[in-house]
Amino acid sequence: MYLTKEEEKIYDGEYGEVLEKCMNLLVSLGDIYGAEKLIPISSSQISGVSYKTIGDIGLEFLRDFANEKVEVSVPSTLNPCGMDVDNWKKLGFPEDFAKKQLEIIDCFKKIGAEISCTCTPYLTGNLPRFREHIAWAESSAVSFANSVIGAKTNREGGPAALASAIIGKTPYYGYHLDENRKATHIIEVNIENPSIDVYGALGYIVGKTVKNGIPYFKNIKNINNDELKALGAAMAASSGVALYHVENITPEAKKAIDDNLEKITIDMDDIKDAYEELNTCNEAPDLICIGCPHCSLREIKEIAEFIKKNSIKLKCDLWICTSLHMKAIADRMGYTRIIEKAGGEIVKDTCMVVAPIEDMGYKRVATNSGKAGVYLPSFCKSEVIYGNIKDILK
Ligand SMILES: C/C(=C\C(=O)O)CCOP(=O)(O)O
Ligand code: SF4
Repeated sequence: MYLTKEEEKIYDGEYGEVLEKCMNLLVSLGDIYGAEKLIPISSSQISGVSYKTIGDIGLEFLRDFANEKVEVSVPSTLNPCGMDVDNWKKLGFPEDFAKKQLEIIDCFKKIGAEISCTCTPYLTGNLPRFREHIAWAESSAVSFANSVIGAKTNREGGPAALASAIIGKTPYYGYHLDENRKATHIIEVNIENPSIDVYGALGYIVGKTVKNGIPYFKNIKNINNDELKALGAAMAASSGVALYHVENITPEAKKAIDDNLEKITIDMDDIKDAYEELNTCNEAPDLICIGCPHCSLREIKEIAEFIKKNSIKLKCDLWICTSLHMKAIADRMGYTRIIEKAGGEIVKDTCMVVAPIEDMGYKRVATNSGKAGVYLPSFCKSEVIYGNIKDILK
């Protein structure tokens, strides 16, 4: 791979061990994937923040970075961690987990990453522009950035996103190249009354069908950003899909399509099959968990209004996972009060999948997220009740 003189100096360790390690990682990735060079990025989104996923080895690695006083060189935001950074005690997160989790957050703060802790950074200030090169890690955020915004990122791992945040560059391969952004399959969609959970089920099936391909959806109309985020997240969970196009909706759709692509039709029978696969349990949930990816303000508003209109009193715990930013507005709008009065909580900073929910006694989780439906059984050993938020809350 071609390196500039400055990049070579970093690679040779002239600017210290941490930068050398980061450059080595990016060059190795570039060599594996045949990148000709490194390119500058405008932002990074760093995953691997939960103590549940990175453990003591990850914490030790981050301590080294923080002690070396290196800093990120581009705007860099953090993925969710395993708990609400401020409100963990009240929510019942274990003390020993919290201690380690707070130290991880502190390490990231020391290296200058914005400790926003959300998988929807595009709703909270880390908003790339069309065609900008970025290095993002969380798979739903990657999918949204590539597909809905038209920015360009590979599906980075946590260490590569961190290395890119520090160096400010990423290897030029994969989805950074226009020729790799063309559709591989046409998906003709015939579905009725689509909602977040229907799009989650659609994403789940399409992911399983196209695997690492790039689906081009036809016949999807009036889809909103929350539904696009649910669709992309579920596809990224059931497969390696990091980019999709929707006819007349996403910015690169027009240029992404060629003749002779394989055509697949998805109708309501396929969606019903997906619900059956995602549902692993007939019993009542002990936790309702919404916000995978993190809820937008509109999603929180809809839940609060539904709870109020139907005078709902919850029979089990409810976590609505979101960012600090959305929670602050929800507080001001009075949504938080309505949700808390019904017995629920708005939980900031937290990824339900990498939270220690199994250690907190939760066994059966109800969700409207296709992505959570895929991950909860393996990450948290949960049984899953998959469905529409209104049916789940009633
Ligand atoms: C499965 C997760 C993210 C993804 O799909 O990219 C959960 C969060 O992962 P971390 O590596 O702990 O950020
Ligand atoms: S909440 Fe869901 S979308 Fe967000 S980081 Fe966790 S698994 Fe990914």
